[in-house]
Amino acid sequence: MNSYQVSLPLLISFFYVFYQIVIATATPPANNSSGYSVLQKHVAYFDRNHDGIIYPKETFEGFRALGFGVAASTRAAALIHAATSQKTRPVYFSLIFLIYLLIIHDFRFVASKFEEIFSKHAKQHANALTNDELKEMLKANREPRDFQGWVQAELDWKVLYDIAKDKNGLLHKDTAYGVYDGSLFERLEKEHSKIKNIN
Ligand code: HEM
Ligand SMILES: [Ca+2]
Repeated sequence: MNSYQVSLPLLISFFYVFYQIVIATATPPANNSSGYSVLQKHVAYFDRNHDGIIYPKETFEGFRALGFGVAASTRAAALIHAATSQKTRPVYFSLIFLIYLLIIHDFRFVASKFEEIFSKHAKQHANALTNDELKEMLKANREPRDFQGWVQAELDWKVLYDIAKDKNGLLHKDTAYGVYDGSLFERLEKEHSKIKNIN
C-alpha cells in the first residue's frame, strides 16, 4: 500500500469537517430583526437542530410535526431535497441532498409579486383565493418552457392550499404569507390535528 492511498481519504475527511464547521458557524445576513430573510425563515422551520443545514431527516420530522403521515413525509422529504439541494449547495463538493440555509438568502421573496397574486386573482372574495382562482393564478404565472418551475409551483401551492385553506375552501392572503416566513408552520404544528393523516 503506498501512502497516497491512505492519505487522500484522510485529507478529504479533514477538509470536509473543516468546511462543515465554516458553514455551521457562518452568521446569516441581517435582513430583518431576527437575522433571516423571509424565505430563510420558510426553510428554517425545518432546521430542527438549528445548525444551518437541513438534512432530509429533518424535513421528514418537520412534516411529521405538521401532522403528515409517514408515507407523505417521506415522499415530501425525498422530492424537496432532490429538487432544492442542488440550488443551495455552497460549493461543488458539498454533500448532495443537503439544503443550506445560508444560500437560501439569495432566494428572493418579492412582496409586490405576492400582492399581485391576490389583487389580480382574488375576484370573488377580497384577499382570498378559491381553489379555481388558485389554479388560474398558477396557469397565468407559468414561465414558458420552465417545466420544473410549473411542477414545483403547483406542488407548493397545492400543499399550501390543502393545509391553510379555511372551512369555506378559501386561501387568505395573510394566512398564505405565513408560509413564507414560517409562522404558518409554527401555528400548524401547535394545532397539529388539522392535517393529521394526510398520506
Ligand atoms: C408544507 C410544507 C411546504 C409548503 C406548503 C411550501 C410552500 C411553498 C410555496 C407556496 C413557495 C412559493 C412557490 C412559488 O410561488 O414559486 C415555496 C418556495 C420555496 N420553498 Fe417551500 N414549502 C414547504 C416546504 C419546504 C421545505 C421543507 C423546503 C426546504 C427544506 C422548502 C424550500 C423552498 C424554497 C427554497 C423555495 C423558493 C423556491 C424558489 O424561489 O425557487 N419548502 N414553498
Ligand atoms: Ca439541521
